[in-house]
Amino acid sequence: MSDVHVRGVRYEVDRPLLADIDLVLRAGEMTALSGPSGSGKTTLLSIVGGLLEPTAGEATYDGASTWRGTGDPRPEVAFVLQVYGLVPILSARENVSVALRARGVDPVAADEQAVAALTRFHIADLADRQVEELSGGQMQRVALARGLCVGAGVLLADEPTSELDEGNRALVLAELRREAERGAVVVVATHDPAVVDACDAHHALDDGRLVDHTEPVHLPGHPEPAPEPGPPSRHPSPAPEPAPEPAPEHQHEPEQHRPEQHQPPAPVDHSAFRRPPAGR
Ligand SMILES: Nc1ncnc2c1ncn2[C@@H]1O[C@H](COP(=O)(O)OP(=O)(O)OP(=O)(O)O)[C@@H](O)[C@H]1O
Repeated sequence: MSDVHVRGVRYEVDRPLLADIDLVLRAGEMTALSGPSGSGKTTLLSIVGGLLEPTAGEATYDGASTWRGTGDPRPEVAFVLQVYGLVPILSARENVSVALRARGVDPVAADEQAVAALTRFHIADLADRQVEELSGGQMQRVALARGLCVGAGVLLADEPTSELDEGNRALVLAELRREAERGAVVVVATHDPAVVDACDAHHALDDGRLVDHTEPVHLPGHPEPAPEPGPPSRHPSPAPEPAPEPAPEHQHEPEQHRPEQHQPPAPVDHSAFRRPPAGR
């Protein structure tokens, strides 16, 4: 298990987009990266994953820079992109299978593993549907299946729950937790306070800089941290949420980019997604 170290990272295009970024993204943990739109979350994930070369500083994983000089990520890195990056005319299974074949898995095994990955996100029944026929939330889960199926050491997810209803968000958080528990560095860029709350660590960006550097996350069995004086937090406590049982997918009408918003509200215990205390 190796952490990701981000040291002195600055990134400029025609102006500074990131400055003075120093942080450690720990293996075995889920780390939230929050901040307003345009604050630099995607840019930072891209540097951490080796898609962008920082103007100054570096991100390292396992002792080596994540930037390989080409813009291609290292094989240990997997992304779940905000725009999904799926091939619309391929099936859900093929989109996942391609990622496995690219890592040397033979085609038959890749297809089997792809269906298993889709099953993790309760969309195995959509395996043979062309991605362009799927709803936004279904596409997002195909992208998650593709990102999580390869057993990456560093998993970088950009707004992975933006299109999901509450039940599927809970499912995705549980699957991201599984990735952390097998030792991966899991980083989630998000606007969703419930996702932040489910993470072990939290870094907030504002205008390309880290602010409130790391907020403690309340762990089960520990007292709630005292509220900080001053202006209200940008991450208010989440409202009561629905149960984590996602609805099975049996719809057969094509749905185009509709957020999944059809679950009735019910309480969710977010402690289920958190890492259990040591010794458990
Ligand atoms: N290639 C680029 N050239 C110039 N500016 C860019 C480029 N890519 C991103 N930016 C700018 O960098 C800033 C940070 O963008 P970024 O996508 O990292 O923000 P974000 O926090 O991920 O936003 P969102 O929550 O909306 O996804 C924005 O002001 C954006 O306009």
